[in-house]
Amino acid sequence: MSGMSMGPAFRAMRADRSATQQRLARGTVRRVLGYALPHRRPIALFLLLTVVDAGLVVVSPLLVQRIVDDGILAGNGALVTELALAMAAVAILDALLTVLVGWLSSRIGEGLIYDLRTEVFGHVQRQSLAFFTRTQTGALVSRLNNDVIGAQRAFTSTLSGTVSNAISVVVVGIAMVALSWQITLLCLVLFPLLYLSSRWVGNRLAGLTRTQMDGNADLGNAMTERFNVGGAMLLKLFGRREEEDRVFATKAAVVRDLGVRIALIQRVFMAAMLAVPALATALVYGVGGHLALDGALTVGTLLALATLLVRLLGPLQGLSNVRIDVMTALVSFERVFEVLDLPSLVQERPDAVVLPPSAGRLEFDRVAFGYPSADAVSLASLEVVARTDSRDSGQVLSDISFTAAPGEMVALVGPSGAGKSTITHLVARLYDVDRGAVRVGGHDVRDVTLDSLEDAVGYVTQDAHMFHDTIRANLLYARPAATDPEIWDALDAAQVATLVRALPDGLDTVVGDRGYRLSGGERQRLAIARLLLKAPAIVVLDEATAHLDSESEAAVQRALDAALEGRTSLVIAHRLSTVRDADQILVVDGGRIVQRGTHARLLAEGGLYADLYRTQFIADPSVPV
Ligand SMILES: Nc1ncnc2c1ncn2[C@@H]1O[C@H](COP(=O)(O)OP(=O)(O)OP(=O)(O)O)[C@@H](O)[C@H]1O
Repeated sequence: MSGMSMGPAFRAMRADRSATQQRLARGTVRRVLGYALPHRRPIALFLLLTVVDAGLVVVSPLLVQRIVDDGILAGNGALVTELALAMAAVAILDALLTVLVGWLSSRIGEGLIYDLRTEVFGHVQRQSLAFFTRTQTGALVSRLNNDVIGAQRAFTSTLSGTVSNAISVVVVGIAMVALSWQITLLCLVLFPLLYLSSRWVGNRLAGLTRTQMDGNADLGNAMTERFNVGGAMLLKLFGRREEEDRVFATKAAVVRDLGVRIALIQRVFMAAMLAVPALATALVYGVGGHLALDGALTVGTLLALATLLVRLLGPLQGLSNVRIDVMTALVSFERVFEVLDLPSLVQERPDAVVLPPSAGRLEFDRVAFGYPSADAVSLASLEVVARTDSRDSGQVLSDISFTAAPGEMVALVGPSGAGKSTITHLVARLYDVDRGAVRVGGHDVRDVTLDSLEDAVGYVTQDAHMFHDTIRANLLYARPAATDPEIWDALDAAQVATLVRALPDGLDTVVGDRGYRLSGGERQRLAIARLLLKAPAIVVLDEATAHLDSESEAAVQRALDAALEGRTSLVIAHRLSTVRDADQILVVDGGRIVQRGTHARLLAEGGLYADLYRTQFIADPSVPV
């Protein structure tokens, strides 16, 4: 509480001063206060204790005055003991208050982080897929971490700092004027000096720190891009190591040089900060000493004034940065609010109905669709390279109509970029149609609850994603209540039970990003087991194009047969057996269905299907149809 601590002073000095130039949206302050509301009791107690703590600043200097004047110089030993004990009590009380205030401050601060984090996580989770295809994960995670913490830190330190500094300045100021208004006036001359020098250093440091932070972020980006498997592979394949070394070294050198300059400015500033109170003390002793010699001032008063003076400088310094602190806090909050205010393109209607789990009929009714423009789904500040633009992708699908009766298999075929994946995205509302309707079990998908739609529709994609967790946890993700026997049944049907049994940790083997490496075929079969546990009425499947060896391919095929058995399915077909088995094949080209029918009929019809059949489905043209 007393004296001058360099740490916070520097943090404030290095703060980004551009914050003060930012324009805040209306209502930001009121919204921030809304977050403080649930914590109002601890905040009230915190403020009260901070005031008491700040008031204590003047107590020990005043005790010094009395101990010298009335105790030592007056030869009163009993009073000296009494006052010394009082000083000790003040010190202990001060220590206790410091602990209490710190505890309350972290309770409020951590509570605030918790509130903001859980809210942002929940909100981001509910964004449509479009948001995630546009947003850089790194930028998003940093927003979730840094800005939330920035908002909290600025909130609590600004609150305590401003209150305790303001109280300290007032209380110390009053005490000094009461002791000697002449000396207080003299000391005031030094304050503008202090203010101007801290402003100058602050401006220089903030600019340099920002450049250094950008440089560090640049280094971080360069590393994350290159040190993942894909990036590392590219580096190796193109053999650009020396060039990469050189570029990285240049960037690192900029950060190094800035670091040295920042440290130098800080040192100079620290020296000045230590010199100013020393000079002021010299002034107090010089002028005050003469006043004491003349009998206008007691020795105790002189000592008290010198101590008080030192205690005035820290709070004054803190107050000169209040505006920056407050604005930095508000800007951090605004950046978090920006994410919170981004509406999700796919939202549940308030009156949404629950889709029965058995809803197996799938219908596309004159569906038209184009991918939404970037500024509708994302924030420019979360896209590091691509700036959001207002152009949308144009019409990707037009007039798509088909019906799959319960239990039927519909196969989608067509050239690359025709719109097959896009059609599958619309079934579970990963995106919403622009015109027409997608119906599941007779209900427009926009009229049913998202939970029940997700229960009714299951996806198996080519790159089946697994969380970095055990096989059991990954499977339970589909149905948390599944028992072990049910899990083994699903693994059996998906043709992976033998593999999992052979693993040393069985179901508890960790898979996913950095876990046990599953082959493409194994991963897909595990994903099929996950789907079987979920048991949706409709299955959307993107058949693997990657070449699996024939044994693994046969296993995947058997697993798929089990998965599709008795279910409605929409399959992006890459296998001959699939198109042959399909009840209906839709040939998609340029976002339209250009042909439809069974394999035999389409083949007889000729046209695009017959061409695709020759180029995509049979590597060997002699294979009989
Ligand atoms: N997220 C997206 N945002 C904007 N446009 C997209 C997006 N995803 C796909 N597209 C565009 O939509 C069109 C259809 O793509 P889609 O992925 O549906 O084709 P596809 O038939 O599945 O192709 P492939 O067989 O190569 O996977 C393409 O022109 C593609 O560039």
